[in-house]
Amino acid sequence: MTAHPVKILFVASEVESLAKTGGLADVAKALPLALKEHGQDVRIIMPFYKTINRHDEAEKILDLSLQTSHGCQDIDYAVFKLMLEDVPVYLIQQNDYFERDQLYSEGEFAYDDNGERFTFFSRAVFQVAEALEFKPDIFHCNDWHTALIPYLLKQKFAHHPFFCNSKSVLTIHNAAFQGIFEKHQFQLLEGLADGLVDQILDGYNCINLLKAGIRFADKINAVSPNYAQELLTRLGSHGLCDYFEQRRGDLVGILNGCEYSDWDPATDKYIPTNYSAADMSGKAVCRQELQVETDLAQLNVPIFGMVCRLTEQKGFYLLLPALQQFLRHNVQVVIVGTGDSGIVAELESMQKQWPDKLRFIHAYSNEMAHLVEAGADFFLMPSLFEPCGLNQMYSLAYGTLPIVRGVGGLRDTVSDYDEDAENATGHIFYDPEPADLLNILRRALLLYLEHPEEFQAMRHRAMLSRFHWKESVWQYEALYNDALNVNPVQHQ
Ligand SMILES: Nc1ncnc2c1ncn2[C@@H]1O[C@H](COP(=O)(O)OP(=O)(O)O[C@H]2O[C@H](CO)[C@@H](O)[C@H](O)[C@H]2O)[C@@H](O)[C@H]1O
Repeated sequence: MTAHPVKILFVASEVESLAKTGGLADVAKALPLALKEHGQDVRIIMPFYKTINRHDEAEKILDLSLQTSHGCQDIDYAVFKLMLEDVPVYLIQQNDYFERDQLYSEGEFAYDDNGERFTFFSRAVFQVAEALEFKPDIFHCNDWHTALIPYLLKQKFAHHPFFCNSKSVLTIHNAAFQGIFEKHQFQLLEGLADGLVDQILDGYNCINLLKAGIRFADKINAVSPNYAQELLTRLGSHGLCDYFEQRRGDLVGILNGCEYSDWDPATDKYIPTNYSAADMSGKAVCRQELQVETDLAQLNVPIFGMVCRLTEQKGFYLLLPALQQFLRHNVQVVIVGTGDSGIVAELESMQKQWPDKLRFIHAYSNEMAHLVEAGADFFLMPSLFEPCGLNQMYSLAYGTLPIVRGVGGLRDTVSDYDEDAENATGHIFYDPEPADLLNILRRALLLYLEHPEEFQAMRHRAMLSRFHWKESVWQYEALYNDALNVNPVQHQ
């Protein structure tokens, strides 16, 4: 730990146990808690969505108004506070922007003012910090929703007495989502967009928020070392490699941790029976329960599970054709997810074709996510890209061997059977081709059927692998220190 606690304002658009659509939320809870446990003065700030859990526990602490010029009306809002264990969470309540049924989109349609909503949020973050007299050493921003903050810090607050010593870190959880919006959504930037528009413009008349963050953050990190490398390549950077290349010296990869207080089969409260590497008997009960819950026959065949957002990123265009072949084998497959309606339709139709073998649970269900991790034998993550991935870490802990594509953080966390059988914890394929995925699925099946002892040894090894947040915390602390030592005239 550093001599004095670092004051960190952790800015995120979603936080697990309050509002969640994906892995960003898991990290936005676990990392601040781990930093706090390590002695840092960390506070979280996020929007107060209508759907937020623990709504009634939030206590109102401030009424504020964001002064605007350029013909916009001032925007009144309130700040609420609740505690996430011993980390304060500030919630920004502004009904026009956040009193909606979802966080970012309804069905497949993103809210058409998302640029304005998160510009308001980003500006309010500064006002709230000052009103609370919390002078952050570090604004820790996450993904495009909060990527304007490094820009505002450099352009609007560089000489502000309260913020002139603050620095920013931008964590990239998924650079495929960049927050690209037409310029008219940025009136709340009060002309600040105009001066620097070429640096963050994206095509005609649009601003790319993630580019703003990459350009202006003092330090940047991707959520795994391998993804940080991929962001420097044309193939893996989602079109941003020139921007990342310019910041190469300030870009690092820090692997996410796994929150074992939520994801440990020995203590998991969502599963019917707990189990551990030392006593695996409960896994069979979980398996049975998964079959009951999904109405699959109680057969002694391997179960392949998958839980994710239904998006192209997760490799469905490799998986769907591969499954058409793979389901001819004696296996059961359970897929839980919500998202793209095309993928939903294909999964539903495939389920009709394979009613005894495939179950598609079209739901967002934490309970089911835990049951699949505990009840399945293998876990599927054939992602096209995967900045870190959390489910493969959960799967390892539950002895549910991950079958992954060797990209991003999947490559950093899973050891492949064919590369090194003695240290293997799962199966990796590389080429983004259905045939390659089918091949690895069959190899995994073969191992399960013909080498049960080796399968059990691998399962045991997987369960003992650990990705503790405290290791990531040390690296984040080093990154904060580096950011605090950045010369103030750099990157202006
Ligand atoms: N239908 C459903 N029901 C229940 N739970 C569901 C669910 N669909 C998804 N989840 C949960 O959401 C989380 C998904 O996390 P991931 O890291 O795998 O992916 P995501 O792409 O959202 O995150 C992005 O950010 C994270 C965090 O940095 C990176 O690890 C990742 O690579 C990057 O794409 C897991 O906790 C999972 O269980």
